[in-house]
Amino acid sequence: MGLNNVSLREQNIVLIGFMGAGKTTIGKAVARKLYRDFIDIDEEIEKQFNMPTSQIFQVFGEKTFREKEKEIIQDFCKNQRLKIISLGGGAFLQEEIKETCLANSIVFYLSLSWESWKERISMIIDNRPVLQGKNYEEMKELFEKRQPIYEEHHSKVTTDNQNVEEIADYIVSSLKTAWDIYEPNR
Ligand SMILES: Nc1ncnc2c1ncn2[C@@H]1O[C@H](COP(=O)(O)OP(=O)(O)O)[C@@H](O)[C@H]1O
Ligand SMILES: O=C(O)C1=C[C@@H](OP(=O)(O)O)[C@@H](O)[C@H](O)C1
Ligand SMILES: [Mg+2]
Repeated sequence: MGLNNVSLREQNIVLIGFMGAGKTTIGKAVARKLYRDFIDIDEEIEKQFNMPTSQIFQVFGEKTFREKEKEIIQDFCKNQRLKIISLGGGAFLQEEIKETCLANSIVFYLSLSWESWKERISMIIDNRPVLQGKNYEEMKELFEKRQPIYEEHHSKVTTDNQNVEEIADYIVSSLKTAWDIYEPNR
């Protein structure tokens, strides 16, 4: 059963965007501000395999990681409500994930310019297997190639030069506005 008949206020909030855009960090802050549970899909995958993502890629390969990613996202999106869910940056490459998330939840795209993103490379490179072995130009190519897949969303937040609190506050206030407009008096 899908959740498309669930009230807007109870729908899960899903964060999408490129690796390092801040989905995990900002998702946690949004969950705290709304008194909701936070789910990080990478963390759920890691719990199931009992190893970090880089090791899952090494031992089982990316295909297995992607299958588990799809299974877990579909399960949360179809069977849970009131959650704040941060996806991994590659999840929306799978059409079925994209469709399920858009149909059952409110999808926020955290967008970050290449100029800002490249400042984060050193912070994220060690545990992002998809970036490993890539030079600067190849990372830029991947960054640009992936931008269009995030363009299907319900709301876009440009995060350049904003701190975590500011971005989370913006998301919360934008949600509250939507809830009040579309579901007043609840
Ligand atoms: N708005 C922000 N300003 C500065 N650093 C940030 C911001 N959002 C996230 N970060 C940092 O960027 C890195 C990647 O964040 P993370 O939440 O893991 O991104 P994602 O889940 O999208 O890969 C972390 O080191 C985090 O502390
Ligand atoms: O973009 C990707 O293909 C990936 C992004 C990662 O998540 P973050 O976007 O949270 O870094 C994680 O799912 C995995 O390393 C693959
Ligand atoms: Mg993350």
